[in-house]
Amino acid sequence: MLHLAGQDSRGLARKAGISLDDARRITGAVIGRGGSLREARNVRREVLDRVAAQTTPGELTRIEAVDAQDGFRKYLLALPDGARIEAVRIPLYDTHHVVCVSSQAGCALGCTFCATGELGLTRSLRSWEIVAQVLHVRADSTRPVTGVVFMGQGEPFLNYDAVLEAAYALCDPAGGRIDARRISISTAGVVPMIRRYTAEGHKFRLCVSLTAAIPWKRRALMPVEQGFPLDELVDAIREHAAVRGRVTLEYVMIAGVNVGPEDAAALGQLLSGIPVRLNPISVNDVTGRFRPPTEAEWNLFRDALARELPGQPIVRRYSGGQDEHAACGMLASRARER
Ligand SMILES: C[S@@+](CC[C@H](N)C(=O)[O-])C[C@H]1O[C@@H](n2cnc3c(N)ncnc32)[C@H](O)[C@@H]1O
Ligand code: SF4
Repeated sequence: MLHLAGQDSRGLARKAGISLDDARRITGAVIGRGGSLREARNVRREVLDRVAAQTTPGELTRIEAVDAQDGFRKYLLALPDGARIEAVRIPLYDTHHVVCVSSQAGCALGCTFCATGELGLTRSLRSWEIVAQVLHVRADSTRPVTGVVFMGQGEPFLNYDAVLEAAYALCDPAGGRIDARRISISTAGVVPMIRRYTAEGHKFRLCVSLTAAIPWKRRALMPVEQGFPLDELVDAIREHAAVRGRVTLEYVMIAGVNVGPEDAAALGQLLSGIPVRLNPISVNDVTGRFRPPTEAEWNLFRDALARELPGQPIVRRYSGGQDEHAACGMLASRARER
C-alpha cells in the first residue's frame, strides 16, 4: 500500500497510476501544506477515490518535545508499530530551522561513541516516516524549515531506497520545497552505497563520517571499518568528489584518541589531492568513556590540520542541545527522566 507522504509527485503518479498534474496537486496538499488527500484542489473525485483505495493511513505520535537551552528542540516520536525515534529542530540564524531526521529506529553499526549504536537496530523507517518527521516539526514552528540533515538515528545508506524517496519528496517543488543542496545525507561509510549514490547522480549533499584516518583506530571506534576499510572508503570519496565536488567529512574529536599530530598527518596523507571540507565536532560524551578536547587541545589539532590539509576548509561544527540529549550521537529514544 501507498502512503501519500512517502514519495515525490512523479513517484506518486507512477505508483497510483494518475497524471503528474494530479499527483502534484495531491502532493501539494499532503506534503506541501501538511493536509489530507481530500484537501487536494482541482482533482476529480473519481481520481481521489482511486488514490484513497490504494492508500494506507499512518502518522507519527509525539511522545514528548523538550527544549535545550541553546534553542534546539528534540522530539521523541512513536511510529505506528510503537517503535520510537527522534527528530531534532535546529535553529539557523534566528530565522530558519533545519530538521535532523532519523532514517532507522536504532542502528546496527555500533560506533562506540554513539548512543544510537548502543541501541542496536529495531528497524528501518519507511520513506513517509522520514518525511513525516519534517512535517511534524514544520507544523510546530513559526520559522520556515529550509534544510534537512539525515543525522539522527540510523545509517541512511542501510535504508537507501527509503532515504532517497524521502529526500526527493522533501525537495519536490510541490512537496517539501527544500533546496536539494540543503539536504545532507550522512553515512558512516557504506562503500557500495556511496558508489551507487555517486553513479546515480543525486544532488543532495553527501557527508561521510570519517572520525579517524588510522585504520586500527577507526576499527576500534567504528566497527563498519571492518567491512569497508579506509582505503576503499577514500577511493569512493575520491570518485564522488571528482563528479560532484568537495565532499564533507565529519570527524568526531575524542581527546587522547584521535586528535594528536599523528592523526592530523594521517588525514593529510589519506586525503591528499581530494577536495574535502572537514567538519571536526567535539564528542558528546554519552558513555562516560570519552572526553571532548579542551580548547588548548583543539587549537593544537586545528593548527596541525591546517598544515596537513593546506587549502581545504576546516569548519568546526557545533553540536547543540547537549543538556537535553538532542546533540549528535545522543539520540537514544528515551523519554526524559523526571
Ligand atoms: C548519529 S550519525 C547518523 C548518520 C550516520 N549513521 C553517520 O554515522 O554518519 C550523525 C553524525 O553524528 C556523529 N556522532 C555520533 N556520535 C557522536 C557523539 N557522541 N558526539 C558527536 N558526534 C557524534 C557521527 O559521527 C555522524 O557524523
Ligand atoms: S554514528 Fe551513525 S553509524 Fe555509528 S552507531 Fe551512530 S547512527 Fe549508527
